[in-house]
Amino acid sequence: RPRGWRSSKDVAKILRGGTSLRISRNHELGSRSPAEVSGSRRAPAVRQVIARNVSTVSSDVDVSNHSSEDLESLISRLGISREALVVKPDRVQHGIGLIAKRDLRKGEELLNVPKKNWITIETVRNSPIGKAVEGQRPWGSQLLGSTLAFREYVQNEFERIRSEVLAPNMAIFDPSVFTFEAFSWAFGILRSRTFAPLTGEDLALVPLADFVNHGTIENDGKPSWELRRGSGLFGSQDALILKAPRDFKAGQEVVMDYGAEKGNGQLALEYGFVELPEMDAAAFLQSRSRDNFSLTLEIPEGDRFTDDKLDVAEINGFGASVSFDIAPGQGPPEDMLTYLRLMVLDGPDAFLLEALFRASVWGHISLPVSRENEEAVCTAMLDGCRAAVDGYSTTIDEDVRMLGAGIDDPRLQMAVVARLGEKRVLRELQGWFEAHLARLDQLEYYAERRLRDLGLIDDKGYMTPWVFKE
Ligand SMILES: C[S@@+](CC[C@H](N)C(=O)[O-])C[C@H]1O[C@@H](n2cnc3c(N)ncnc32)[C@H](O)[C@@H]1O
Repeated sequence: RPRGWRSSKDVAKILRGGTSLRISRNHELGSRSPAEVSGSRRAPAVRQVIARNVSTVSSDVDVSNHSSEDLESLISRLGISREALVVKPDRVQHGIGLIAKRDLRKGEELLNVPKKNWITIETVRNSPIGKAVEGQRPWGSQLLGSTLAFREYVQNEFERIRSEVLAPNMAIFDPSVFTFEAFSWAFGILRSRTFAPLTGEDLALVPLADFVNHGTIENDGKPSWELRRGSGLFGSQDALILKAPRDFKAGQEVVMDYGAEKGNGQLALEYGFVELPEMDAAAFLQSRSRDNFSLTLEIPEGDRFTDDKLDVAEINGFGASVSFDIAPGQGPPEDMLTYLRLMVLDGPDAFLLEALFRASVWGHISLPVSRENEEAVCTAMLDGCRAAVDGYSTTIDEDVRMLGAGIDDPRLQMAVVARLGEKRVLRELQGWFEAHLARLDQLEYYAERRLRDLGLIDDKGYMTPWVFKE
């Protein structure tokens, strides 16, 4: 359910984000890319946050019509020697995956797919549809904020493409083939099969490499793929290299972590699955590493300091609204606390918004400003957390029971796993701010810090006696 958060002071508007589900006030995501929207300074304030609906976009790959001959012919068309490959694409539980042909050591090179085999923007430009799509921006690099914004964006993009590209070129784009359904499918496929750094202008689909499925890997968090730049000499060209993120035994499926930082909501949105470790239900309920909540904070409008606050936020690289990803076990990110302090800055503390402090205020408010300010931060967050938790149609316990009993519908299962993760993070965040509220008396605030900086107070908090030198 859409739900706005208001603090008791009516200054903090904390919009419930879930998997960062949000649309702009005027529903004007329109033809602007979500990246432009979320990245723009003073973007239209985010007014509405739409309920999580992780199942509306699926990027499931339809592999029903892939035969092993198809895979063989793909490899030979790529001009890759089958014998030289240490992994081979084959059917696995989640569509197609890469199977180790022999024992593989961590760090070993698995695939080297040279650029000539990628499907890049250049490939499209040089194809028969190149002329028709000239000037179109690539998709895939934008981190789309929400499933509904995602769908709205895809719909708007399709409408734009239909009028700019499809309708004027019906001879190339048969309307019975280039439908909205086909476009949505292609969009989902592109999103789920393209990885940094091959995004944005460098967007590329890399055959074979895009068969690798996701699995959790305990490693240093480094991606298992890298771009190797060719020198251009003697035909040496860029290649995408896939490396084994750990050891694999012959016959095992090689998997890679699509992003240790990605929560289940993001995995669902981008790839159409959530992580359900193959362990018993109790262990799964204990494991919280893919829990995630994306919280959108907004500088309140109509506050007498709105303009100054926006200015401060902007100077420090933030907009009128900012989303913070909250992961379990880490408490609120520091920048989030700073932004919150700025949002609720009021009363005698507002002197920090004077032009004189413009360059230094962010540093000052990165630490507690005053008891009143810190309390307002806590109250706003606690109100917001409670409202958000109350806004779900089920409780944490109910979700846990549902999962324990087993859910047959994979989409429902995905939605329940994602929403349970969100609620657990919210509950933890609530606990953090409750504890913070209880320790307000022990914090050091701006005024004391200033005195210390001026040498007027010592480390134990005593006023330094005047020392007269002879
Ligand atoms: C880069 S492709 C991987 C190859 C894909 N399995 C295929 O058949 O072509 C990413 C897609 O594979 C599927 N996938 C990858 N890892 C998965 C996992 N751990 N659980 C469920 N589906 C997964 C999802 O549909 C995802 O969008």
